Amino acid sequence: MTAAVLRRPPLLVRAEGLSRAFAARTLFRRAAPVLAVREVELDLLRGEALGVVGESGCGKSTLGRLLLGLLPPTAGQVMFDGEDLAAVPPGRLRRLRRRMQMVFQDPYGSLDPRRPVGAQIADGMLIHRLETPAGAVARTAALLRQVGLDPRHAARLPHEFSGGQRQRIAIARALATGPDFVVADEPVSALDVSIQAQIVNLLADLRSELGLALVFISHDLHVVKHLCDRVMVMYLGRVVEQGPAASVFAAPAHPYSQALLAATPSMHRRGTRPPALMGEVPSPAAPPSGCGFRTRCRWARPDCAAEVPPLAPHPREPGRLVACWRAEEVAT
Ligand SMILES: Nc1ncnc2c1ncn2[C@@H]1O[C@H](COP(=O)(O)OP(=O)(O)OP(=O)(O)O)[C@@H](O)[C@H]1O
Repeated sequence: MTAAVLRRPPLLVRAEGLSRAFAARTLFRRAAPVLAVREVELDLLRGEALGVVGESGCGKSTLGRLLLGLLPPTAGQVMFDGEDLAAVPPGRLRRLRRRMQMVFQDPYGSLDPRRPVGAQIADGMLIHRLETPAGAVARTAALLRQVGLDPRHAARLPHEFSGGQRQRIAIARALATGPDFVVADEPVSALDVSIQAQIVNLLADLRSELGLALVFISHDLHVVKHLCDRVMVMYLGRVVEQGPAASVFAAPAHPYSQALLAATPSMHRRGTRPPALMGEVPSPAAPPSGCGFRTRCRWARPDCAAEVPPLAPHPREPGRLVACWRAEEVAT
């Protein structure tokens, strides 16, 4: 093997101690803030696909928006290609924004219903002065082709397309500025099951063709396993497990990851099914002390309430991280 093959791709996105709280209010008084994302550390390499999984409300979307600089953190920072998103001057931030894009769950909601789709795809190229108007028309046609649509339909309005076609348009729009980092937030969960695989395959193809770094937020563990190199499991705003997707899904180490997999019947090996999740997720405004998962964990002991377990190396597999005081026993 040559040295070039062995070289690790460079780092593109780094999050350090990334946290975000939201002020919460009841009708008449302030309530405790919602701790949506807590002390997340993350490295994303160029061209790498990272899946972010966890139950609804665990902070996946907030993390995605923080990574793109669409939401300011309450603590910690995001470095994009070596630059702190919170510290760069506005002009520089605009230029960096061109390289980071988001694909949302609901393509209909994210497209303007009254404007031709071609014009919406071309917007980013024109705003960032990447193309002349004539160049933008040609590049829009090329992008439509690249996402599997007929470029002659550029003048149509969003409602003239199916849900899957609209998500292809949203992807073309995200690619229009030539990004190297894309956050896809549940991009297939609003689509018919029969269409989902087509969109996932399109994202996989585009990712390898264009060398995109991808953060793929999803409830669907199958899709993450198929598409992502690495997976990060979140619970109540914290990362509880992280590692190569193949090994995490083959043998999840955190009791929460094990329970998530157990809730996806076709993803655990026969005879190895651990019990599914017990009870409700606690409120992110009043998370349990110590390990956030302890109130639902069959391995929990009284001392799990004392301190938050650090995200530490897996007892046996280097390259994997798990945040559990009893990781040694759970992993056996
Ligand atoms: N703008 C906001 N104001 C107040 N609370 C918010 C805001 N955005 C998110 N939250 C809260 O932060 C927590 C994390 O929400 P987030 O949407 O990031 O989770 P999620 O894992 O993406 O959930 P889902 O899968 O349902 O989209 C939730 O408790 C949510 O109610």
